[in-house]
Amino acid sequence: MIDKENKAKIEAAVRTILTAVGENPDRPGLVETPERVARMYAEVFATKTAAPFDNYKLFKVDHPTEMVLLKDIPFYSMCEHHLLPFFGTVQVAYVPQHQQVIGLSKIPRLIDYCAKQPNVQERLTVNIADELQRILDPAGVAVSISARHMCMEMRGVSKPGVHTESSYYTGQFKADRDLKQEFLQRIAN
Ligand SMILES: Nc1nc2c(ncn2[C@@H]2O[C@H](COP(=O)(O)OP(=O)(O)OP(=O)(O)O)[C@@H](O)[C@H]2O)c(=O)[nH]1
Ligand SMILES: [Zn+2]
Repeated sequence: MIDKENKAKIEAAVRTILTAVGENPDRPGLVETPERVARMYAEVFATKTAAPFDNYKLFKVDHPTEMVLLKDIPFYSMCEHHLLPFFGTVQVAYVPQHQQVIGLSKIPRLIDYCAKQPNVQERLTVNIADELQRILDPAGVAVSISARHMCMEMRGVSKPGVHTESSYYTGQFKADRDLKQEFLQRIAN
């Protein structure tokens, strides 16, 4: 939650930007914009002011499977260099140990938690893996992200449609080439 005082600061900053780019912040179409942008930032940067998300349901299972894989989880984040969106999909796999698995919905929740702050894609990739490793202590985690960066598409180098791919592996995924290969094969299909 961004408190009232900080919302007012965002509103004042947005008014300043609008004026600086030659707009009239008091014209009807813009008069509510600073307040809207403050609410929008409170949403997309929620993690910076929220308590750490820790409602991760862990379950004991008698015979855990090998790899658990969640494919094509959508995410949206903001690049920390331009404050423009980058977005795409995340592939997350882990190999259970201690006969322990995590509530499935908690993985997209964990991704959202990691995404809702100014980011670079590589750090987001590592953060998701490290958080899952910390919470669940699995035998290994694999995270792969494919994303489009608006700062490369709508401005600057102006290259629409480029997909940036990043990945990070821990534990068995790092040590066992066959396991990593299986992950790569399964996310390719
Ligand atoms: N590695 C990485 N770079 C990113 C990410 N998001 C944006 N960038 C890059 O951050 C760099 C910032 O470069 P600067 O030269 O400081 O900024 P700039 O003048 O706006 O650069 P251009 O985008 O090339 O116009 C650019 O190359 C962006 O493409 C990301 O998630 N990961
Ligand atoms: Zn950027």
